[in-house]
Amino acid sequence: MKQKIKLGVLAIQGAFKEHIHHFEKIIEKEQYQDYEIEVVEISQADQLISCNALVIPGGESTSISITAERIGLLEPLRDFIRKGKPVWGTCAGLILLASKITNASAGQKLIGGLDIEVQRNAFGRQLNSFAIPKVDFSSFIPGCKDFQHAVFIRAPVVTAINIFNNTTDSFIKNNDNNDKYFNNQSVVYAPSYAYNFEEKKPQVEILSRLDESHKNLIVAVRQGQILGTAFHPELSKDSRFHQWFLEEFVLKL
Ligand SMILES: NC(=O)CC[C@H](N)C(=O)O
Repeated sequence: MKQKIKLGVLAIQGAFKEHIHHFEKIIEKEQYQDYEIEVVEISQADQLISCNALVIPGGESTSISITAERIGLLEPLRDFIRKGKPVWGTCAGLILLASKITNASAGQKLIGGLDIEVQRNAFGRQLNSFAIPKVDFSSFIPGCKDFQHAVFIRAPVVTAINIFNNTTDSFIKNNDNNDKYFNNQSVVYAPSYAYNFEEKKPQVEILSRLDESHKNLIVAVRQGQILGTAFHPELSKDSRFHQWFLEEFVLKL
């Protein structure tokens, strides 16, 4: 009997089709023939309950959260996190998974789950979007030395990690106060039950930073079953990030 896996992609707004496209390509591979993997769009709470894992795409975190709340999906998303199921957020998805954000919009809500602080739109406006042609992710994705491309569109960055670990408030040292990256202080928090539910919660691991010309800013983190990337692997042709998420998070259940 094949093992059934249902992988949901939150389909309220943003680049959900692009994520689905990557996963659909990957699951055709010979090596996954022992599994019956279904990739599904999630836009209602009842569709989420049966999922084994979830991806939250890039897009607009304010619209996604306001719509999710209006259609009764925000609490089910928090429940999904509480159950410890694998979740990956890209760009807007990373913002939604943060415990605290700065440069927030009015009415914006968070799902929470990652004990991190995130600065929205950390590089400025749409015009300041950029792509890095080859990125070395081989420290966590075996053999992936030349991921093409890492796309940053009005991207966030991670400005602090393990922020709710009450003993060490371990801020990452990358901000002098006049810095253009860190100037707007409108702050939103995820509700506390999103991160207090489990005593032995793993620490946040930093997976990837930008180079010195971008102040070594943190752009990928993992905390147990939750993965967050400030860039959009869904907008690149390279499927290795998706394949890694599938293998390392979803199929290891
Ligand atoms: N490309 C993106 O996902 C951008 C995220 C966007 N700046 C937000 O706050 O939601």
